[in-house]
Amino acid sequence: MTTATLDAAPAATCANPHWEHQYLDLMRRIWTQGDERVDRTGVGTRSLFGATIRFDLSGGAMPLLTTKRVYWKTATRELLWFLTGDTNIRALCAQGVEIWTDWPLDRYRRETGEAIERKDFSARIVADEAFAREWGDLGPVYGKQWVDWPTYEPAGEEGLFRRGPGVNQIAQVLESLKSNPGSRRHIIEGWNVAELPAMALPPCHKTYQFHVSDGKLSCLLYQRSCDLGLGFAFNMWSLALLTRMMAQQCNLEPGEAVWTGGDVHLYLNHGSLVEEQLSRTPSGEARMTILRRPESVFDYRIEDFDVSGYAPQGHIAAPVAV
Ligand SMILES: Nc1nc(=O)c2c([nH]1)NC[C@@H]1CN(c3ccc(C(=O)N[C@@H](CCC(=O)O)C(=O)O)cc3)CN21
Ligand SMILES: O=c1ccn([C@H]2C[C@H](O)[C@@H](COP(=O)(O)O)O2)c(=O)[nH]1
Repeated sequence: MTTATLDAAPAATCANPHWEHQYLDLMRRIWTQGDERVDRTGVGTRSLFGATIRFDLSGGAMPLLTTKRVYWKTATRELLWFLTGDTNIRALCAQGVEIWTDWPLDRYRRETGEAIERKDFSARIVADEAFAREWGDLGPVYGKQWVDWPTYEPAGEEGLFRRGPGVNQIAQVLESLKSNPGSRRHIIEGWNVAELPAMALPPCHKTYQFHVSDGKLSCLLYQRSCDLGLGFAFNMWSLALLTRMMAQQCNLEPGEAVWTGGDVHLYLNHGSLVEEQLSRTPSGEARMTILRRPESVFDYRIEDFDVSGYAPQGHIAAPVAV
């Protein structure tokens, strides 16, 4: 192959397309060519297997969709909640974040037969600690696995075990990024096989791998299952946010956020969102400044993040499949 061939830009790409075209192209491809199937929720999806979206984080840029308004503070509160290790929705509901409420609510309705409204359920979770303990926990989901992955050690007699100290994967990866940046083992894993049955939902954004090159920190997320109409916007934001926080904590510049999806799908009841979003043109670029450098990765607060230049088109509501 000649140098000229290697240097040639791929056909049909303009010099510097907006990153969001990767998302819109994927959305169009799934909606027009995806395999239509019945899914766990009964809603039905069109689905495609295997996709990648890349985003350059340099200069403070953040992957916030502009073809609909994305509530990045909600997604940020969720990420900060994961980092506390909490798995009870109470702290989220207390901040007005209801993105996880439907799963405990569904269990409550099934087990009690009570036709309680979501807002009343959420209010009770906040007001009543004992109620929250009984009904608000999602099981050992992301937060638990990230900062307190359970271990067991032999206890005396053969066959008996006791709990060992939990593994804080976030702290361990930060340590390995600092002490051994070239490692290929900077991984945060949510897929704890033994504990899957106890989780309200098995993790979707299950594996984060970090990579240091040329003083920059990149992160690749493998998401086994992606609701492209709703979840993706949050998952892509949180991937970038976590990368920025980790980079700040180990004095590296942010590199790239690489998102990979396994089963990437659109729910059949998201047709009007898909049509509306595909009719819009991406514009502008959100940037984020982290206003302070907290002592540790576990000390960030919502006020630490300032987003500028975000002028999205209107929010598009869509139902969530439970
Ligand atoms: N079907 C499905 N899609 C998901 O994206 C998803 C799940 N289930 N289950 C677990 C979590 C919960 N997540 C959710 C749930 C709801 C929204 C949602 O309703 N988003 C709206 C409003 C956000 C807000 O209230 O601030 C949106 O327009 O983005 C987003 C992510 C992501 N996950
Ligand atoms: O962060 C998340 C969490 C969940 N999702 C979506 C992906 C699927 O539509 C459902 C999960 O259902 P499974 O049957 O367990 O795959 O939630 C997401 O996109 N992002």
